[in-house]
Amino acid sequence: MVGKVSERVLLREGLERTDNGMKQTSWPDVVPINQKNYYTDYMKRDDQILSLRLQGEANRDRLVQSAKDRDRALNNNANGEIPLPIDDLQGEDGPAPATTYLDPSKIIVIHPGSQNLRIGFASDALPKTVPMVLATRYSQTEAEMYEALPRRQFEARTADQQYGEEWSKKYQKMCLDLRTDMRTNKRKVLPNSKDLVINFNRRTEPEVISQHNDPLQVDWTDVNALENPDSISSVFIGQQAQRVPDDSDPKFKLWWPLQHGQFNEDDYPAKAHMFNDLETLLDRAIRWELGLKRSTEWKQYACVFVIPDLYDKKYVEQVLHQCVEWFEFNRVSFIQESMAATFGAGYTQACVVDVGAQKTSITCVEDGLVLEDSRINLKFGGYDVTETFVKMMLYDNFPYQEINLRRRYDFLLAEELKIKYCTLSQANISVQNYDFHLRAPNQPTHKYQFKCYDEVILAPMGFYDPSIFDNSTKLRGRRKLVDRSYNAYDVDVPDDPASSAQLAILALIQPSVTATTMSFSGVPLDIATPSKEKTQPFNFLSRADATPGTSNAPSPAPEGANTPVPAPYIFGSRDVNGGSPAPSVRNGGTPAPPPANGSSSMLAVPGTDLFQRSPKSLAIERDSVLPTAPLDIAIMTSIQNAAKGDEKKVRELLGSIMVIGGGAKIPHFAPFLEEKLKGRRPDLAERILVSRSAREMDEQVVVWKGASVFAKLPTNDSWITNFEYKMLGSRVVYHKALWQY
Ligand SMILES: Nc1ncnc2c1ncn2[C@@H]1O[C@H](COP(=O)(O)OP(=O)(O)OP(=O)(O)O)[C@@H](O)[C@H]1O
Repeated sequence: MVGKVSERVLLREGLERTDNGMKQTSWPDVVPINQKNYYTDYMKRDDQILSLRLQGEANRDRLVQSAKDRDRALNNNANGEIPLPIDDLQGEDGPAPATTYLDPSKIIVIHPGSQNLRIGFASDALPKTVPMVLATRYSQTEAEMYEALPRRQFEARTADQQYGEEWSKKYQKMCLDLRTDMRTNKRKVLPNSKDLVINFNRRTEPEVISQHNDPLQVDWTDVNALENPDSISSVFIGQQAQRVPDDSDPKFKLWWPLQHGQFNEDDYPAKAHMFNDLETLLDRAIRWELGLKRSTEWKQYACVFVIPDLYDKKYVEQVLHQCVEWFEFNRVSFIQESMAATFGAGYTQACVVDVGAQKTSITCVEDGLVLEDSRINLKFGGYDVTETFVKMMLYDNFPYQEINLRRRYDFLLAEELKIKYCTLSQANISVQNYDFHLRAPNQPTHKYQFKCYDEVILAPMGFYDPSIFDNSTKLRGRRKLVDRSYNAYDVDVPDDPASSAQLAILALIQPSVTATTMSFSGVPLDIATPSKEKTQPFNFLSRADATPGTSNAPSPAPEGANTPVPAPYIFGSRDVNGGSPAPSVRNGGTPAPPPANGSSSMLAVPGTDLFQRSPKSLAIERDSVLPTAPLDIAIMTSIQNAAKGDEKKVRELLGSIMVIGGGAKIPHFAPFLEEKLKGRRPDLAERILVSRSAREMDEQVVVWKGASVFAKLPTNDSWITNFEYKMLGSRVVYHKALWQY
């Protein structure tokens, strides 16, 4: 008898049986292995993983060594000699330290940002802050190469035409809304305040102050002080770079290797150039700021590198490569920003809101671990406030109409004005008369007077209405030089980290994105309900057959409908885009729940084109959406996704919101945010608490401080050694990172 299996084999191979029932071949049938029963422990045991094996061996060696030391000490003592000092002399069953003690003064902690680099030794109380920019010799300056900022039509006759009808309407609406709000809050509002400002500014002429009468002259960088100013390898970094005169001879151009919290692919013509600049910047910072002039010494140092919560894997790999191969640090460890922030502030649980220069990240952290599905990365920050403040002032006839943030001295001036005058306190809004000094290289100082009114509050209020910011070029050049990371085993599946909170934000802007949510591996994952009970694991095919109402999972779209499933845990409504309201958990809508296993889920609606699309095209779609949303909605979304329907956790997280980052240094930032959140959840108003980090600590360095605490932890076993990197390459991060890599 020919078995069923061999019958199938015959049929598959197109072989037919002969009349007498005999096979046409005498080769024995190979019965396939029963997939259910075979077992392998390949790559499942610790001793098969190099980094874990090395760690185990190191621990064993140390135990042996400490036992030897103890014996020696006891022997010596028996002979009446003074015992050797042994730090970790412990009881028989006392835990052995997991790693060797590292001298904090031999650990360099690096936290790069879009605008500032913070760098220092783990033993330092505070880091050195260096603007994250370098100036190199170039044929044109950045002001000559790119259009002026804020973007405007210089030749247009009216202000509305100059700044665009849409933006102008939006700005005027914001002015009216603020006025109404201030009246509601019983604040004095004069009807002609704006006219006062506009008329005064129109008439103002600058006063010229000759150089010898200006005691606060800027110390411009002397490019000829370089050994060889004509060499293209001549470089300035940080403040020195920002103070290279725009009209220097030879000309220099400023380069910012990171923008919006990721590689600045837009400005660079080539990948190698960008990587080189990042390396040069860090190299010079280590030499000049930390005083480690000779690179041969660097081998004795370890490095803790701070990365974003929603990092690009390619970025992490590149940084690791630079640290090991170029700087030759003896070991490297990574920490995510929000985790470092909680270490720095000494919190065990917090919703960390980090408002930087060009990105704002929101992440909930619990017991020192990042809740992955709560991570949100929005592409706006303090820089947008600066630019919008200048734009609003220009609209209101700011007397220095030529201001262009591409020019170095103008950028520094705009930052100064924003830091001095912007506020989020309505109590301080009235017509004010201020002045400023314009100091440009090789020109006399100009003293301007100007009046301002609501611009000082409306610009930072853009955090709650980001469409007022200029978002037009923020995605430009993305993935131009560095492709997304792909799964090592399935080269078509992108595997950069995602989070359901971030996807919810993207879905607010482009609803079809919800349907494109993928897991890291690209495998469809199951979907949990907002409550703790789990539903049936999600399955592509059974999904269409699911009987509506049998689970809390969202019901599938009707056959052929092109309507995507609502995003998981989107807080608030579509009012962000003026569209129809999205379901709100609070309003009792039926939100599509987040995934159960801490990773992102996949929702695809059979019958739609998304059902057939590849993970790659879905990732491309996600990359094409700029993540921006009102800050309060984003925080609520992050917390909802962290809590996964657990109201107790929502309450806890709402009571421990911590704002950090330079962008949050605007006066009254935290109370304003608290009010906004209370408006979103009036039922929990008395539980909501927004705090800054420790009272004495600068919000801009909390993350660095936390990373330096992490560097000193004796139990930190996430160090990647030079040897491991050489053996395993970037795969080693997978075993050494304290988060899902
Ligand atoms: N006192 C202040 N008031 C208002 N804004 C401030 C103040 N000090 C700094 N800033 C703003 O903070 C921003 C820089 O913040 P920070 O150093 O945290 O950014 P970053 O880490 O470089 O950027 P990112 O997080 O976007 O990568 C700038 O926009 C700066 O104008």
